[in-house]
Amino acid sequence: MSVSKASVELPILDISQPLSPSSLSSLADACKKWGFFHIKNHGISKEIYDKLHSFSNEIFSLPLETKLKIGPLSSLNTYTPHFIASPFFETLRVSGPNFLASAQNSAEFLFNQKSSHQFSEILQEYGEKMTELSRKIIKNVLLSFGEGFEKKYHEPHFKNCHGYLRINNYTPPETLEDDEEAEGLGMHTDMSCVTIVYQDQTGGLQVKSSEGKWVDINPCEESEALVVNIGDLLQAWSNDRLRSSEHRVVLRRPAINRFSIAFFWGFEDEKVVSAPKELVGEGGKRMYKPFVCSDYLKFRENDERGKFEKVGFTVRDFAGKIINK
Ligand SMILES: O=C(O)CCC(=O)C(=O)O
Ligand SMILES: [Fe+2]
Repeated sequence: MSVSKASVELPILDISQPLSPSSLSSLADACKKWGFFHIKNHGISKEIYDKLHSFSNEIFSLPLETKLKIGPLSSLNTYTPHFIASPFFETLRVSGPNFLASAQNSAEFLFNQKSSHQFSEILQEYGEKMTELSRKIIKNVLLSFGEGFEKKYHEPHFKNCHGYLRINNYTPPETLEDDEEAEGLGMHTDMSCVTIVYQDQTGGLQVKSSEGKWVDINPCEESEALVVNIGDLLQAWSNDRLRSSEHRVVLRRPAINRFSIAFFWGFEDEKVVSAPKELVGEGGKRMYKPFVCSDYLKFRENDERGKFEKVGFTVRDFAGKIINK
């Protein structure tokens, strides 16, 4: 694959404060056009990311046989090795709402007791903060549709949302030429309502524009901003007012490991996803048949490949009324 470099300017929203009307309108524009934006002043310190990064290095450099103790063939199934999502990608899953217990279950196989405890505590704190941030984000997204709208729909529709996170390690092939890229994670949309991503300074996250071009989402160094993107569940719930964009990760020279953490926050399994009437509009068209959240998640699950999600299928393939593929 040869390198094509263009990058997108996304708004960076200060999530520590109520958003001004002009910030809400740039949020709405970004969600419609890209389905991506940045948040700053999110309350997670550089030290936390440094610690998580060093735990990640420690975990992923363990012998494969150790990692496979929590791999797809074990009952825990929190580790996904290389060659499932891509040859260059491996990941560890930590599930909420009890992030401490979930991290601890994996950590017991990976670390000595002391590190194991520290790892789980940091993930507990991180998972809780991400959950809180997701709530703030959805609140602002709903506010961008109008204050009355937020009041009416925030509590009843989003109160049972929950999240999980994935610590990702990308190992590029050493044979990469200067003008070459490898696909670290193939094109996909997220199944969440919102996803919050920390990417290290390596870069490589790309979003597909509505014209079908891949553009880079560069890490913002100075403000340590996090990337937020809209997932399929929110695209369907919003009747396509919000875009769940296709994105991927590419790896370039220098061939160094890339570290990221993605937090996925979405509806409870039994939730029926159906757009509120205000978003369909009078005489407007419903873009999706109402569906049960877990049915969509099952549709995306790939049994043959270690139950990692299928890449390349979206909520339009599942419940869309318009055939566009
Ligand atoms: O690693 C990244 O920057 C993004 C990962 C991602 O898109 C995902 O895990 O769904
Ligand atoms: Fe993603």
